[in-house]
Amino acid sequence: MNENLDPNLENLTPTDRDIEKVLRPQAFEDFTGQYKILANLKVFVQAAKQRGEALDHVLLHGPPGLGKTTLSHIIANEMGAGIKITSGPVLDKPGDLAGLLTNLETGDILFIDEIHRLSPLVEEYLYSAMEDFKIDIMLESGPNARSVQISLNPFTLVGATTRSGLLTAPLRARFGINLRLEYYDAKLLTTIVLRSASILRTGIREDAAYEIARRSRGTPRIANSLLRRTRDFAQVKGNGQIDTDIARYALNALNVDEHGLDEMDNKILLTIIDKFKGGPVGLKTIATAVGEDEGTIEEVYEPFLIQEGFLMRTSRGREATENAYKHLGRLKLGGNPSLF
Ligand SMILES: Nc1ncnc2c1ncn2[C@@H]1O[C@H](COP(=O)(O)OP(=O)(O)OP(=O)(O)O)[C@@H](O)[C@H]1O
Ligand SMILES: [Mg+2]
Repeated sequence: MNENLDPNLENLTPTDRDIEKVLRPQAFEDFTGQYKILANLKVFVQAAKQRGEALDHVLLHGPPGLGKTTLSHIIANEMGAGIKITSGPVLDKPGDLAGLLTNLETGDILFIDEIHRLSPLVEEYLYSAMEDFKIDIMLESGPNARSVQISLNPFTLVGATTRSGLLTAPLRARFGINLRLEYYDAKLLTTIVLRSASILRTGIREDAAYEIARRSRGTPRIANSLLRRTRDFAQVKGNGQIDTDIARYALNALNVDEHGLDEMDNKILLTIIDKFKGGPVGLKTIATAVGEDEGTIEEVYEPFLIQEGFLMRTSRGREATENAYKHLGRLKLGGNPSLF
C-alpha cells in the first residue's frame, strides 16, 4: 500500500499529521455522517450537562480512520470538559493509570485508544475507577506497605478500538454508551472532501470530489489523504484546480483501484479465487495465506469487502462473489455446479 494511504496515523509524515489535525471536525456540527450515533450522543451529552454530571463512559468501535479519535475530542468540546489522551499499550502498570486518573477534574474525559490492548492488570484496576470512581493506591513499600482507597472526581472514560471482539466482557459491560461507527457512502465522503478542500483552500469540482470519495474505501482518513495527494498532482501537473481528469490521473498514479480497494483487500480476494477456487474457505486459512492476523481480517478488511459485495460469509467459510471475479479480471469456471 502507498504509505500515504495507510489508515494508521502513526505512518503519516509529520506534515500529514498536522494537516490531519486541521481537517479534524471540532463540533457535532462539523461531523459528517454517522447520523444515528450523533443523534444519540447529542441527547446523552445534553442530558448529562443539564444534570451537571459526567457523561456515562463511551465505547467507540469500528475500522480505522472512521472518526473515533475525532469523536472523542468532539465529546470533550461539547461537554466543555478537558481531555487526557493515552492508549492501551502505553499503560504498562496500574501506577501509570493511577497518575492519570487522580489528575482528572470533574467531568473530564480520559481517552484510551486501542483499549483492547490494555494489560489484564491495568484493566482490572480500571473497573473500580469506572464503576465507583475509586481506586486503591499503595503507600510506601516493603514491610510498611499498605493500600488506601482514594476517591476520584467523576470522569468519563472514552475507549476506542478497531477490535471490539478482543474486549473482555467485564470491561465492555462497564461502558454505558456503546457506539459502532460505519463506513461512509460516497455521497458523505464527497461532502467531507469538499469541506477539507475548502479548509486547504484548494479549488475542486464536485464531480472530482466524488471521484476521490468513491475510491476512498468508505473511510474519511483515506479520502483526505487522497485529496492531499491529488492536490499535489493538480499543483505540479495542472493549474492547481482539481477536476475529474486530474483526479483520475492522480488516483491511477497512486494505484488506487476503481473501487478504492487497497492491496490487502485485493490480496484477500485473489487468494480466495486463485488458491481456493473462490471458496468457501475458512478465515484461518485465508489469514495464513495472506500473512495477516485473523482478527484484523475479520474486523478491518472483511466488513468493507462484504458491504461492497465482493465477499460473502457463509456457514462453511468465505466466498468470493461474481463481483470479485469481475473486479479482478478472473473467469469464474463452471459457476457453482451444485446448483444445477
Ligand atoms: N465524520 C467525519 N467528518 C469529517 N471528517 C472526518 C470524519 N471522520 C473522520 N474524519 C477525518 O478523518 C481523519 C481520521 O479520523 P480519526 O483519527 O478520528 O479516525 P479513528 O477512527 O480514530 O482511526 P484509528 O482507528 O486509526 O485511530 C480525521 O483527521 C478527520 O479529519
Ligand atoms: Mg484514532
